Parts: sequence; structure tokens; C-alpha cells
Amino acid sequence: MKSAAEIDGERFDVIVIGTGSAGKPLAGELARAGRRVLAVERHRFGGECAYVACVPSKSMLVSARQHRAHPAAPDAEAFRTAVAVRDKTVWHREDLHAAKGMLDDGVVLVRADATFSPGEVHLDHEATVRWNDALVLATGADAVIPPIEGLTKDAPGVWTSDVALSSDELPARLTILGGGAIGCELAEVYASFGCRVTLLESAPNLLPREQPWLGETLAQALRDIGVDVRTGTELTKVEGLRLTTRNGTEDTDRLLVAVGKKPVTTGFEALGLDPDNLTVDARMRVKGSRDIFAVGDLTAINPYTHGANYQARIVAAELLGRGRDADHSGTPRVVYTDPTVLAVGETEKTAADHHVRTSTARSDATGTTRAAVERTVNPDDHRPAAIELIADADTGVLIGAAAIGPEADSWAAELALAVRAGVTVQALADQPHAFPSWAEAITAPAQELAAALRE
Ligand SMILES: Cc1cc2nc3c(=O)[nH]c(=O)nc-3n(C[C@H](O)[C@H](O)[C@H](O)COP(=O)(O)OP(=O)(O)OC[C@H]3O[C@@H](n4cnc5c(N)ncnc54)[C@H](O)[C@@H]3O)c2cc1C
Ligand SMILES: NC(=O)c1ccc[n+]([C@@H]2O[C@H](COP(=O)([O-])OP(=O)(O)OC[C@H]3O[C@@H](n4cnc5c(N)ncnc54)[C@H](O)[C@@H]3O)[C@@H](O)[C@H]2O)c1
Repeated sequence: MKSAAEIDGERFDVIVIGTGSAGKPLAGELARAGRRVLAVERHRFGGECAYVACVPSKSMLVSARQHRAHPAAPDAEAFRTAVAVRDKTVWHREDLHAAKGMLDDGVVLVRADATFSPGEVHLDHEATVRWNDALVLATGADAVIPPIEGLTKDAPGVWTSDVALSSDELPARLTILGGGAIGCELAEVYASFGCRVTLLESAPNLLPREQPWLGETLAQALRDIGVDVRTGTELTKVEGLRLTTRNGTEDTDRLLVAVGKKPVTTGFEALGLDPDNLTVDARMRVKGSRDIFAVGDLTAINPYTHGANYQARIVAAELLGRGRDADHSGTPRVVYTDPTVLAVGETEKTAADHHVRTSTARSDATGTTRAAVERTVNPDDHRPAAIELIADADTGVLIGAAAIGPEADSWAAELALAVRAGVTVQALADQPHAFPSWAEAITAPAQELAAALRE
């Protein structure tokens, strides 16, 4: 690893700012292809996913599921064990492993805060470097703290997901603000270990950007494990850990704020960019710029690790002379609760916004042979499982899908490819699905849509 001073005045083919799920694979691919690449990171090499986001939350969800199914120890002890497993899984938030991977790829690495001026990147205000081919911005996104009276990020007892997923504390009461991916996943985690969780969502449903029935189904599943789900609820005031909504005032022990993220664009105006309106073209090039690209959560396009990885591949291809346009349509949106949610493509609302007429059909996957077999072993397993297909009513092409059920991230994944490939509901209806799999539930709604479209 280099210090900023060691590379002062140097030129690189490509400079990548941020080494998360977008910047790290991009820098590595370009360096392996022989480009001279500088990657600048001010915090952890590897970004958030491996240390305080995807990986620790999934580790806690697996432990929580195991504890609910087979409680081998009291809640507090089981939580301590889960936290120990989580911390081992995330290398105790130590990033040398990620740095070594990048160095092995031949990337020049600097731990520094990057700032900008036209054509230049400044490192900790101590050194200046320039690029020949491209500057790639991969600076991620930060948790939003909504403008609610008395609410600040640093107030005692206020958590973001970074704090929750680094903490070993199991509060007796946890209030979560926001019923999106983070809110739902962490509500399941904490409730499973006996914490009294209240989940406040201002929209009428959990996961409000998805088909409404998905959020309603998930809300019931969370209530079944003890989460107090309150949708259509606005938090209006925070005094210490006393919370006021229109329904009254209650105390909590920790308040986890999970109401979305905003792109990190500090200082981008010095590059001639509009920090409040950063848009990219189909090659992830910042609109209005020749040699500046943006990838990952910064773009707000599919803010997932697989979305960031994909965007990195698009930029690498462009810079290595085999450019192709990005197609984001088949990117799955998964919430790893149990039951798990997978959605892809359009919802009825987004399709209507694009003036596309839709036909939809849904089936209850608890009627499959797979579900019946599972119930012979676990008669008390009443988890919901369902799938909905959304077709373009004029062409019969599948343009969206929504699924919920045990491991829906796996068995519904074919729908992501189907949406991207523009598969028709007729083809989907014709496709054999393995017996006895949950995916058999795809056939009935596909047949229903195919029949309706024939009429
Ligand atoms: C709790 C949680 C759970 C999640 N679970 C999943 C999941 O299960 N599956 C999934 O696909 N996605 C999940 N996500 C989303 C996923 O973590 C992100 O989409 C992904 O990590 C974004 O990668 P990125 O490279 O864009 O940003 P980041 O990983 O945030 O990387 C950006 C990097 O840029 C650095 N940086 C910023 N500004 C500067 C600067 N000026 N100078 C130098 N460095 C700078 C930052 O320090 C940071 O390391 C989850 C997110 C959260 C919060
Ligand atoms: N499994 C995954 O892929 C996964 C898991 C966790 C997080 N993430 C990503 O991390 C990012 C942040 O997640 P998130 O859950 O914070 O964001 P989100 O956008 O998914 O959900 C935020 C939720 O907060 C609600 N909300 C907004 N303001 C509110 C208010 N004042 N009071 C109550 N509710 C309010 C919104 O209606 C929305 O439902 C997202 O990009 C998400 O995709 C992904």
C-alpha cells in the first residue's frame, strides 16, 4: 500500500474513488487487464457490504432462524453466540484481507479522503494525482436521517444499521423507523432473540415500492414472530428515547433509523458535476462528462451489491474496448427475511407510470407438493409462499414478478432472467419446472395469463 505523499504528482490510467462492491471489482479487473489503476479509500477497503451490511445481516438472519427453530440456549446467550459468529464472518471488520486481494490484482492502493478539482484528485489535501482515461466515482451512499424534531444521528441510543450490525447489545425494546429492506430484516433478527421490536413505516405497507400484497404478507409473517408492525405511522418527535407519533408517546431502548440512503457526492461540483442530480448514460458515464463514470449506490440504480458488481463490469468493458449498454431490467430485489421476498422488473405502478398496460396473475405456492412435503416434517410451518407474474397486456411479455416464500431468492430467481430476456408468459407456461420444487408455483399464473392473452 502507498501513502498519499509517495504518489504525489503521478498519473494513472484510471482512478477509482471508493473500494466497495462497485469500486473494488472494477479496479481489480482493470488492473488485471494491465491498466495502471489507483484506488482511493477513506474508510474500509471493500466498502460496507462485507463488514456492516449484507454479510453481517445475513449471518444474523441465519442464526435468528436457527434459534427460532431450535432454541438450544436462552435468548441472550443465543444472541451472544450469533454476534460472535457474525463478527468472525466479517473478519471483525478488519479490511486487510480485501486490501491484499486488490494489491494482488496489481491495483495501487491509498487510504485517503479524496477531494477534487478539474482534472485532479487530491488525497488528504496532501497530494495530487491525475488520470489519463477515466475517473470512476464509486463513493456509495450514507444513511438518511429524516428531519424529525429531536432526531440526530449521534444522539445517544440512535442507531443506523452500521451501528446495529457492529454492536453486541440486545436491547429489551427496539424501535425501527422504516419498513424497507433493512427495517424488515433487522426486525426479524432482533425479535427472534426476544427483543420487543416495533416497526414504524410511514407508507401504508412495508416494502412500499413493491406490489402491496408483498408488504402485507411480510407484515403478517413478522407479526407472527412478535414484531409490532405499524404501517401508516409517522414519528413526529424524539426526546431522548421517548418517541411521539400521532397515536401517543412511548419509550424505547434503541431507535434504529432505516429510512433509506442518499448518494455520497461531496465535492463533486469541483468536477463540474451537479451533486444533487448525478445521472449516468447506459455505459455508466456521468451525463455531460467525457471521462467520468459513476457506479454502485452512488447512482441509486439497483442499490445492491449485485447491482454494483454489474455496473462495475459495464464500466470495465467500456474502458477495455468492448463496451456494451447496461440492462438493469433483470436485477433481482431480495429481502432475506423468512419468508424471503424476491421482486424483479416492473410493478403495476411503475408499468402504469411508463404507460404500459399490464395483466397479472398470482398463485399460492403453499398448494405445491413441495409445501405439502415440508409440512409432513414441520406441521407447524405456516409460512406463506406465493408468486405473482406481471405481463405486458399487449405483447404477453413478462415484465415483472413478485414472490415470497421459503428461499424465494433461489426458486424465483429464474424470473429475473425471464424478465431480462423478454420471455413471454406462453413460454413460461410451457417451461417444465422440477418436481417437487417451489418453482412449480410459477406454472399456474403463467398459464392463467397465457389463456387470458389468447382471448
Ligand atoms: C444493512 C444492509 C444490508 C444490506 N444487505 C444487502 C444484501 O443482502 N444484498 C445486497 O445485494 N445488497 C445489500 N445491501 C446493499 C449493499 O451493501 C450496497 O448496495 C453495496 O455495498 C454498495 O456498494 P458501493 O460500492 O456502491 O458502496 P460502498 O460499499 O458504500 O463503498 C463506497 C466506498 O467509498 C468510500 N468513499 C466515499 N467517499 C470517499 C472519498 N471522498 N474518498 C475516498 N473514499 C471514499 C467509502 O468509504 C466506501 O468504502 C445492504 C445494505 C445495508 C446497509
Ligand atoms: N437484502 C438487500 O438487498 C438489502 C438489505 C438491506 C438494505 N439494502 C439496501 O440498503 C439501502 C437502505 O435500506 P433501507 O431499508 O434504509 O431503505 P429502503 O429505501 O429500502 O426503505 C426505507 C423505508 O423507510 C420508509 N420511510 C421513509 N421515511 C420514513 C419515515 N420518516 N418514517 C417511517 N418510515 C419512513 C420508506 O417508506 C421505506 O419503506 C437500500 O438501498 C436497500 O436496498 C438491501
